[in-house]
Amino acid sequence: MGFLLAIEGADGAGKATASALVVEQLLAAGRSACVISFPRYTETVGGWALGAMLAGTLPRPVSPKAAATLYALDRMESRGVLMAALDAHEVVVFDRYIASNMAYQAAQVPADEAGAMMEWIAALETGAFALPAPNLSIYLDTPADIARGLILKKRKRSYTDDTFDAYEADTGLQDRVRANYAAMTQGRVLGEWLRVSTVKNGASRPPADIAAEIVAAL
Ligand SMILES: Nc1ncnc2c1ncn2[C@@H]1O[C@H](COP(=O)(O)OP(=O)(O)OP(=O)(O)O)[C@@H](O)[C@H]1O
Ligand SMILES: Cc1cn([C@H]2C[C@H](O)[C@@H](COP(=O)(O)O)O2)c(=O)[nH]c1=O
Repeated sequence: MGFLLAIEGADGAGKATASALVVEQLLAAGRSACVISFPRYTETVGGWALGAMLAGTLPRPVSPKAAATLYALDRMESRGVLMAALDAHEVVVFDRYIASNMAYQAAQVPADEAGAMMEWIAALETGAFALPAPNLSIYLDTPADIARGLILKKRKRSYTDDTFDAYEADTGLQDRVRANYAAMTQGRVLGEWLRVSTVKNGASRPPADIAAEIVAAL
């Protein structure tokens, strides 16, 4: 079974870019690796519903638990693809995984309910849906102003033409998500974590340097 590496962080942190470069550097070193990105907007029923929710063409689910269930459904529908990738490769890089659900949905309940929300999601995904826990999670720590600039650079998405989707537009949510990731990293939630800062002297680090730091940690 391959090594499950989850790349996590707030919107615009640089996860897709880092994930692709980690795989590129592993392949160049003769190791087998691939990326799976969640949500899988065009591959699963859950992913399609989430794209519509983030684009604002479906109402936001009535509760964070309902949203969490859709994100978990997307991964449960993808379980076969995910397990086949782990069987076929030495390293499988997940561009977002279970911790995204915990960070974002716990950011949408009162602070004293956040811990219980995280535990509920972890039990749903790793328990009821039998999804494997990551071997290592990376928290890409990108300051809010820089991440916002990077979101503006993103290519057109499959699910929306808007510059910011519903979660990206909510700056308070993004701040609470960052705080949740910092706490999960500190508390080793779902296993081991490494915090990787994506900025140096106030500017974005070169993407290849960020990826090299992650590869060195494997
Ligand atoms: N270190 C970096 N330096 C400069 N540009 C970057 C860096 N990392 C990412 N970018 C650019 O920023 C944009 C957003 O990056 P990316 O798609 O990797 O973010 P993301 O965290 O996956 O976003 P989201 O989760 O919101 O979809 C892209 O245009 C990418 O090329
Ligand atoms: C996988 C996953 C994602 N989210 C949130 C995080 C983002 O704001 C959106 C979409 O992700 P993308 O990387 O911008 O495509 O959904 C979440 O709340 N729970 C999850 O499991």
